[in-house]
Amino acid sequence: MGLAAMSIPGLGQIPVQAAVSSTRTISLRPAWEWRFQVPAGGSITVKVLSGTAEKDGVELPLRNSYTFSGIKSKILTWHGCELEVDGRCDRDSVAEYPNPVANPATSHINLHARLSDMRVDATRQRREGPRVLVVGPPNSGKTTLVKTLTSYATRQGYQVITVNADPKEGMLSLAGTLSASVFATVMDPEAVDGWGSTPTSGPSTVPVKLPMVFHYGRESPEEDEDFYRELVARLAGAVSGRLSEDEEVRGSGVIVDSMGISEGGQVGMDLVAHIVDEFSINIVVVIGSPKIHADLTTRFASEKTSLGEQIQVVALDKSDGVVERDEAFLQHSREAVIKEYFFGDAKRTLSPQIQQADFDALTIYKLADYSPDEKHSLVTEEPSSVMQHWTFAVMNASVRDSPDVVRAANVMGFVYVADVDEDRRKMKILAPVSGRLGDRPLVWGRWPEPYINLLG
Ligand SMILES: Nc1ncnc2c1ncn2[C@@H]1O[C@H](COP(=O)(O)OP(=O)(O)OP(=O)(O)O)[C@@H](O)[C@H]1O
Repeated sequence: MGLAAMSIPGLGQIPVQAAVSSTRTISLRPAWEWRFQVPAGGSITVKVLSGTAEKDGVELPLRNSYTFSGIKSKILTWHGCELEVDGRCDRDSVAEYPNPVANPATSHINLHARLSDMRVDATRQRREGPRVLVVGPPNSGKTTLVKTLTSYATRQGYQVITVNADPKEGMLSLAGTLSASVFATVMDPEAVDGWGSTPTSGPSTVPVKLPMVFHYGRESPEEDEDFYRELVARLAGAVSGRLSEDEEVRGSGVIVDSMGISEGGQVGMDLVAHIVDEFSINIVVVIGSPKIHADLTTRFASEKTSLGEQIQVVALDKSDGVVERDEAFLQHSREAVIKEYFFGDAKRTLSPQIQQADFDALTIYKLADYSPDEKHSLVTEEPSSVMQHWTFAVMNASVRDSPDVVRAANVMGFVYVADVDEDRRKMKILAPVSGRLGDRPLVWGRWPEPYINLLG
């Protein structure tokens, strides 16, 4: 229900909350979707009354109540359904299609079916299942497709490794990182990042996925191409180790989400080629760009993966449901992920620890300024009040390791700088668990800048 407008002489239009209940029922025919946007401050609850429904591939069982906040998304049905929605959306609409094929989501199902066949063969022959990379321009629905394919695989009992190679948005981790995780159980449709809880500690209703995380500390891969390439290689190494040690994972394969690239952009294309190379990608899915599809088809025509397979380049249409998310919205989403990391959510409350640390007890590095001509890595940083409200990565390295080793190490977790007292040379630091902060090097990234006081 929207806001009703009431006119009072002399006072102009005054919005009043509609007095009637805001609960409503939405009926969807097969392959229709309900598209909705809920602002960061608001929330809605959704229940499936009958039929089947899914959110980014995750099935929503009948009569379960799901709460969504700060979200732009859709609920899709393959067999038709009735939804009960309670609460106010910024915007919502039903996308009707004359037949299922008219919805681009049908091509997601078809792609999944192909991947499934490949997994069956691979599992039988104990080889690697498909390694899929999803690329396309910004805002084309890449992450949505990766979530959907991951979820469909999980629903069939496969254990795929899903990789996020787009630092702009975290997967089971904070923004500015690259990560990979085996998805063996259902994803949490209510999770603030749409994947699941960012693992810290504590009990959880949906099993927590334990990702392998690397800290890039910038928004775009192009800002420090060499470092990005290095981390992609490290991530690929970790993934390949997992594939070789676990037969089920090996047969299920890998799905990689990537950053938005522009048509004709050389650096973006080269970075895509690097990801293809490192992860031995044999299926590149291009959403919403015939030009990128044509360019990549040419580029990979004569190349083979490290396993000697051809690299197939597949084109998919972009759904007209994909929406832009402005900077304020994305900021809110990042903030929600950081909050959830330290404090948990409605289903699982966490108790982070505040610790006082002496400046001298901490080893803090900052990502050096990027310069293409110089060797650049980490520089030691003396604690100062400029660090207030930043989140630092706690590296799985020793304080005696060289800066090059530290910055390419995987991330153990994150801490938050609550307060800096320069006079007393002390820092108040929020950590998800207790433990000595001085034992590990901390890395201060360049992005995302802090804009909230977590304890305020
Ligand atoms: N069919 C749809 N109906 C409504 N919303 C959708 C639909 N498909 C995707 N969205 C929403 O559109 C937004 C952008 O989609 P998505 O994140 O998948 O794009 P992307 O290409 O990965 O973006 P980026 O380039 O920023 O990484 C998300 O909020 C997503 O939930």
